[in-house]
Amino acid sequence: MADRISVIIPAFNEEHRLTTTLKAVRQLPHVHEIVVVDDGSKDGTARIARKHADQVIVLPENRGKGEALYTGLCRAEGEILLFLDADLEEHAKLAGSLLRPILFGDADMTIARFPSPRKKGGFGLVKGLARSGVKWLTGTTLTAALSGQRGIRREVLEGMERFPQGFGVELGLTVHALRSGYRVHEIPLPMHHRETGRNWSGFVHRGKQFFAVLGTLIRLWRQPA
Ligand SMILES: O=c1ccn([C@@H]2O[C@H](COP(=O)(O)OP(=O)(O)O)[C@@H](O)[C@H]2O)c(=O)[nH]1
Ligand SMILES: O=C(O)[C@@H](COP(=O)(O)O)O[C@H]1O[C@H](CO)[C@@H](O)[C@H](O)[C@H]1O
Repeated sequence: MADRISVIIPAFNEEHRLTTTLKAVRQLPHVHEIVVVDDGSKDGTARIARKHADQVIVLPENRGKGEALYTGLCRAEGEILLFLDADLEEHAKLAGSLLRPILFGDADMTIARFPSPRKKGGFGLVKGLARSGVKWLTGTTLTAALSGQRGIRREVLEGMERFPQGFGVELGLTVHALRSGYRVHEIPLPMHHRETGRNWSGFVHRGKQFFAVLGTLIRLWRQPA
């Protein structure tokens, strides 16, 4: 039997973008199911997800991206997982390129590398920290160490002692996969997502990411492979 593909989308207050994202995901070939995890949203995210997804899990409160993905992973049936953010809108239809290397047996984890952001955001601190962390912990150079758009063979995640939390999730998954000897490929894709600007909410968002990434790095450093 061919491997089944489960798309898992964590969503926190995403009512404005989720419909377009889910319609684009529906256009991907060979998808077995679309699983949306509503991470304690206060808006109409769950209602929209129920209209367009195959499984919708609603968390009673906001638990962070890592926990949302882990919840989806526990409920998804597929042997191949496609993690996508809810804010990709029509760009989600490009995600088939993340699946092909896995389906053809060339990679165990694929990571989408986006082009440069369209507007000025942060100063590259969070991305830089994640990249240096991956290099330091695994010796591998990656550009898009934080990107949330990933194809993953389920077996890669099965040996994890603890699923990484919050916005440290991508870093944790990447380091685990590389330390375990899995093949991780970056795929350049002309995708864009909602970009945070050089304003207060943008700095708060990136500040949260910075501390999540730093916390994950410290935990991974203390817990060598
Ligand atoms: O507490 C949270 C924060 C974010 N997200 C989801 O995680 C993805 C990435 O979050 P966001 O777009 O805010 O991060 P960015 O990509 O801008 O760094 C999106 O689908 C969010 O809805 C989530 O499920 N729980
Ligand atoms: O792609 C990235 O490196 C960062 C920041 O992207 P932008 O500077 O906002 O385009 O965004 C991600 O980081 C999060 C983790 O901190 C992930 O959860 C998101 O999926 C991802 O888009």
